[in-house]
Amino acid sequence: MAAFSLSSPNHTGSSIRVSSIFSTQNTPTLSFYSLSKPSFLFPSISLRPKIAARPRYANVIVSAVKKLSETELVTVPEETDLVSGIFTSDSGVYAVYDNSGELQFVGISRNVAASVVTHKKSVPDLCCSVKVGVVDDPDRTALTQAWKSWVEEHIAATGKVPPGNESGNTTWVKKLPKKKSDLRLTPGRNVQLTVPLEELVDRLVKENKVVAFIKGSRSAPLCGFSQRVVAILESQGVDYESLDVLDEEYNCGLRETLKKYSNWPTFPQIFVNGELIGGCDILSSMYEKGELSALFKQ
Ligand SMILES: N[C@@H](CCC(=O)N[C@@H](CS)C(=O)NCC(=O)O)C(=O)O
Ligand code: FES
Repeated sequence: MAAFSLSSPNHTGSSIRVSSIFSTQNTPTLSFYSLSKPSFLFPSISLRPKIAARPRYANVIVSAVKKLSETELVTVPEETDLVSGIFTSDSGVYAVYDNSGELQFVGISRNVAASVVTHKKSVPDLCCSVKVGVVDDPDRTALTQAWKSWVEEHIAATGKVPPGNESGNTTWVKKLPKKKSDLRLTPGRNVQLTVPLEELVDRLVKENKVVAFIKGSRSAPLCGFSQRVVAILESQGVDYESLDVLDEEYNCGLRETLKKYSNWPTFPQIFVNGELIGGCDILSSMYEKGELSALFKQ
């Protein structure tokens, strides 16, 4: 009897722990697993917009969760800006192969393309090609099942756990850095301001490279459009400031002031170098075309 211990957290911090795999006759099966710390790129499924403002699939990957061995292996481009045009930004299971075709890691993600970008940046030589299984109705159980079936299939075929899924391996799964706090425009609604709110907004967007005005906080956006924008900014690893336009205590009046300041009627609003770039649709489109890293380098 062989015994393995492995874990499969995805890079965003959600973690599936498989405490033991027991095998009789070299065919290990997962005997126990549990989910811990469910922190996906999209923090809550229910908050996603009902009508997605992005294509369901990018160019190449359109697969249900087939067997790992039957899933197409797709090369990861060296230029990470191109990844979002090749891999889906939907939820699913993915398997990462190194440059000699060895399976290194099986993960799950709420945004497969963003996870592939993260891996390509952190371990470029180990992340050369990827198989993706899109999970429809991706609740945690469905994602876990998909992950488990791929890991089990690999273990059954090779007798080995993918190295990145071995317990204690930290190559593939980084602990999420603590999220920055949102900024507040004022010290509180009862404090008399000495400068007009519009001037505070002007200073804020000019003194900070990237500013996102959103509904809700960056750790818990209260609207699908804001949630999408936060997810995109996080996936780019860009340092940005965020303000909650619904916070009537510390950002009282911001919602209406900003509409006039930017001449833009909706939220989210993203400013780069003091200029309004646009809202969710524009940022999503730039993300899908791979235009964001150039924008943030300016
Ligand atoms: N197409 C817009 C979608 C954003 C949107 O429609 N926002 C609405 C609902 S959250 C909004 O901010 N309405 C004005 C308001 O709530 O003050 C975009 O690309 O950002
Ligand atoms: S769509 Fe309702 S708050 Fe954004």
